Amino acid sequence: MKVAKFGGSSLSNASQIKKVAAIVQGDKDIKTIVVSAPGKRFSDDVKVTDLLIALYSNKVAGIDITDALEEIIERYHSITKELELSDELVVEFKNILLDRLENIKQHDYLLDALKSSGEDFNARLIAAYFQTLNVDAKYVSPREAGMIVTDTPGEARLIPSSYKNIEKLKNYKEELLVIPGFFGISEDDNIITFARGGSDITGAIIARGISASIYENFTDESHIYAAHPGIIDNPYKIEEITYKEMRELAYAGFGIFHDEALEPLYQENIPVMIRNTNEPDIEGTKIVAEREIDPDIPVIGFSCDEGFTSISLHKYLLNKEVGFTKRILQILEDYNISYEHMPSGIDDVSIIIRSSQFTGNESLDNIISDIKQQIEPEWIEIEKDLSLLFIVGLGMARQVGTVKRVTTALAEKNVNIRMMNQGSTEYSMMFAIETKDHVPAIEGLFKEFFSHTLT
Ligand SMILES: Nc1ncnc2c1ncn2[C@@H]1O[C@H](COP(=O)(O)OP(=O)(O)O)[C@@H](O)[C@H]1O
Ligand SMILES: N[C@@H](CC(=O)OP(=O)(O)O)C(=O)O
Repeated sequence: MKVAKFGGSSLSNASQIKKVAAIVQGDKDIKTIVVSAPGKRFSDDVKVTDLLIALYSNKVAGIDITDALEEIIERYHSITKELELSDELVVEFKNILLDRLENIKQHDYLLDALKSSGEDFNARLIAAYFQTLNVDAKYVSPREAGMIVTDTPGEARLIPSSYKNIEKLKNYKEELLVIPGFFGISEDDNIITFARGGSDITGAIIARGISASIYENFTDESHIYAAHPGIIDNPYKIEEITYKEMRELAYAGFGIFHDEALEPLYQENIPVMIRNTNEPDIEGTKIVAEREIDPDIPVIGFSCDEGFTSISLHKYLLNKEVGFTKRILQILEDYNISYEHMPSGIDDVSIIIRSSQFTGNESLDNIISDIKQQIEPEWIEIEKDLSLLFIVGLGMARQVGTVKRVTTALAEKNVNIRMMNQGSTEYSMMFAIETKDHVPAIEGLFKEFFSHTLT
């Protein structure tokens, strides 16, 4: 029994939805599908999720919402028209949006309820389309599926007891279940979305809940590549990658699969296939618990994510100060800020934080002044515009010379390494670099580690 998730790029218009229907009808093992909201139809297009966010912004700013609402309804209408579905569907969608806009008073709950509508409407529409193809399809809402999540808008986490509810989906007699991705329901009955890209998370949760034999994630690429295809033309195609390697790469920019989606799958050892809706005959990349390592390919991929700030401080005899780290972390906690990494030396420590957590400059300035007051460092330095570069591969473990190859490749591209970190497992290295060096760093590394694979 498979669970298949179709991303926004696979459902952006009626002709994409027809391809999805052909894939599902051609594979009798697919009994449950999880769907995203319509994505971009062309490169400058806007995803429906972003249109819904714009609708929310207009509403809270007191700007007239007529055009923003019509644009969303028109996206669905163009799909229902081409699929020859009833106009009543879009009338219902509009009424749901108007009802939410009118009745949900708290801003963060309104934003999540609107965002969730993108996948919710698409699931209703797709179930209706399958019925016209004589497939006994049923739309199942996350509420009906029992997907209970934390009451944390935009950052839902599944309450683990939900798996007992989700398991009951196995008892449904319909040929096909169609479930909207991206959101669950909190115990207080609010609609709460996962982080952006979170339909992958729903798919993974459903796959685990019904003990699927495989989770197929359909997108617009046939493989996971060793480097972002926007930077390297025709990069090396990964055939198999482990959950651990993918976790590291997805954390830092391999947007093809959400890092939070790996956890439910690896717990139950459910393999993931990354597949392309536009090239369904290609098998794609498999994410698994273990793989064979090719000694010629010690590194499986490089990813780099922008938007980090570091706070570095120096104090003589720092290593002797009991409770030092605790005090810094307490200051961050006071501002509700989480940190990503904390590379350190004998007398200095750096704290790397996602810059998006600072609201304006205010909280950063306040944090710095608290650190100066409470920790009394000899100097403190703030660096904005940092990127984190990850070099990942199980083949690096116990291999002499990989760091030399990495640092030489970066030096040849004139990339200054600001900080570095390697875990004891040796399958992942992290370097903090300046954001301007993101592209040259990936180019240099790709040349060093993969040029022998290009024929
Ligand atoms: N290493 C990588 N290999 C393949 N695709 C990648 C990689 N890193 C980022 N991507 C991007 O991920 C995109 C697919 O993810 P996403 O836009 O979320 O798709 P969907 O809308 O189908 O969920 C691809 O179009 C590609 O640009
Ligand atoms: N539609 C949501 C969730 C999602 O997973 O979308 P996609 O499958 O297009 O990445 C978003 O844009 O964040």
